[in-house]
Amino acid sequence: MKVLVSDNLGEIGIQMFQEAEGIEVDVNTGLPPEELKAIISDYDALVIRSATKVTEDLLEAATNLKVVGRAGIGLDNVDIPAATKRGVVVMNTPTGNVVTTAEHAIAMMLSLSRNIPRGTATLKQGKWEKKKLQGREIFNKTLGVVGFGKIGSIVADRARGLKMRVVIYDPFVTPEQIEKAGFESATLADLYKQADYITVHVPKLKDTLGMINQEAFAQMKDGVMLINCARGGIVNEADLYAAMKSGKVVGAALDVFETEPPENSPLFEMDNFICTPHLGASTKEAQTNVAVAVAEQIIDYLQTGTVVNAVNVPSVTGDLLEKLRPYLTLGDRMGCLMAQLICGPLKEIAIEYMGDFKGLDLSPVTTAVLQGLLTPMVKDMINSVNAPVMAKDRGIRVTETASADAEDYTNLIRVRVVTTDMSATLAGTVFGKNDPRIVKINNFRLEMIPQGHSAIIHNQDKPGAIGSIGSTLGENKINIGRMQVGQEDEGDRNIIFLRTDTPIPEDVLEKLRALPLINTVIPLEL
Ligand SMILES: NC(=O)c1ccc[n+]([C@@H]2O[C@H](COP(=O)([O-])OP(=O)(O)OC[C@H]3O[C@@H](n4cnc5c(N)ncnc54)[C@H](O)[C@@H]3O)[C@@H](O)[C@H]2O)c1
Ligand SMILES: O=C(O)[C@H](O)COP(=O)(O)O
Repeated sequence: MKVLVSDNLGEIGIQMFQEAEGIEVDVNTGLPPEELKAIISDYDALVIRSATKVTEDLLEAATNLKVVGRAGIGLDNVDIPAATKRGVVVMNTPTGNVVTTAEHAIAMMLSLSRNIPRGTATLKQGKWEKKKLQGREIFNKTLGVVGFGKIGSIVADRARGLKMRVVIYDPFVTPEQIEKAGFESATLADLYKQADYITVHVPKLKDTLGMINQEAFAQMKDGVMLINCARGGIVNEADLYAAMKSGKVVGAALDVFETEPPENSPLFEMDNFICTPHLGASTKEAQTNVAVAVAEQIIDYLQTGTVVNAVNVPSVTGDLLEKLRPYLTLGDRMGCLMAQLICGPLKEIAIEYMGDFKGLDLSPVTTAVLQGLLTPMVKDMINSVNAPVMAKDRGIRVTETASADAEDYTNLIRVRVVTTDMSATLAGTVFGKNDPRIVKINNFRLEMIPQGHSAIIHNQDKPGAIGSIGSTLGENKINIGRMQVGQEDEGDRNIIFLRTDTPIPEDVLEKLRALPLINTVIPLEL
């Protein structure tokens, strides 16, 4: 497996890749997009920070890519839908740099309040601007925190330690949660009205892009100071410039910009504007944390399939994977068997989890069923990441339900598929700890190990039918490992399940189909 590190990564992460069994790592940072595109097909994994742009165009060329690992949080430089479509797992390291970034926001607030950057610059120019650079205390001032996630909540906590009053706006966190954490919850309008300092800690989304704009500034207190250590574009830079010019905003600190690096920003002319070149996460500690985390996650994924912190597929940690593995195998085999039993374009797939699954998150099992079912249609284009998207793209309705009753079993997975021509149902369970079994095909009860060569035969329930099958296979040196016979609910038809030691060749299948009492023969390979 080959890993490409295309942005600066803490040395420890590179060492971890070098020491990992079966993994080779190349470090090639700062490549122009065309050069990256030319080499990307050699790699199974790509490690990035915020500089590399993982576009649809790059992903198209990345024919072997299995995983993109972001050493950090923000993924706005990755086209996640395009990665999902191509079956590429996208992971980030959501916690490694949150303290560092929160500290940067606090540092910005104090630097703004006490004119530290300007004091440094003017003193170095030989000026002693003591009077001009009088600052203000943050003690007893109100800090408005927009976004009460991982970073916003740490900023709020640190500000509390600095004896500030903290008001929070986050439409996705209940006022009760905010109050339980010891802060005041506010509407955005109230936060704007009350805050002496405003700091934003929201992701860059459709709703947050440009949210701090002319209209927002108009609602703010005169003399407010603004900090953005989240993402460029959340603050409209032209509107900020105007608000600073008018005196509404008396200080602003940006770590992130609409375009990075920013070119000839008018904000640079303002004495009360301070900035850093996207340094929020740049401490030794944070870079060690995210490098270790991304290396661990990618190595684990490439070596064992364990998925942690992926944004486009459910996390399946090693522990959970162990518990889920027999169900994942069963789901995949049920999908694969179903694909061989049906005909006509798929319309609906209903998966029912019946009985006790000990609280396991079964969504990866649903994905495994889809993967098994769709593989014959799309071959190796499909994997556990893009299977749900592929089903959706094909207009297939997928439903998942749970019920308490598992008939005679502890638990049972039932898959019902409707095509334009027919419908079929399978049920499966896990015997003991690790033995997947198909226990029902439509109404036919059986006990089938979903592996190897087998066949389903429909025949007329008359003497001689079973004997004729046995002798035809025997004459052609095909050994029957297991045979189960059942009666269909209606009519005089039998259904026979056969397991054979070797595949049944096409000419023998034809001989079986030609037998007088045989209706259909469906060979199955699992
Ligand atoms: N400057 C840096 O170097 C740096 C470093 C790390 C993270 N970041 C950025 O910081 C931001 C926050 O990161 P995090 O880890 O705390 O994210 P998070 O997902 O833990 O928290 C984001 C919070 O924003 C809230 N939110 C979403 N839409 C909102 C809206 N319209 N108004 C108010 N709140 C809203 C969410 O409910 C959530 O609680 C992200 O943009 C991330 O990319 C920047
Ligand atoms: O989202 C993040 O983690 C930060 O913006 C850090 O970005 P960086 O890794 O490019 O410093």
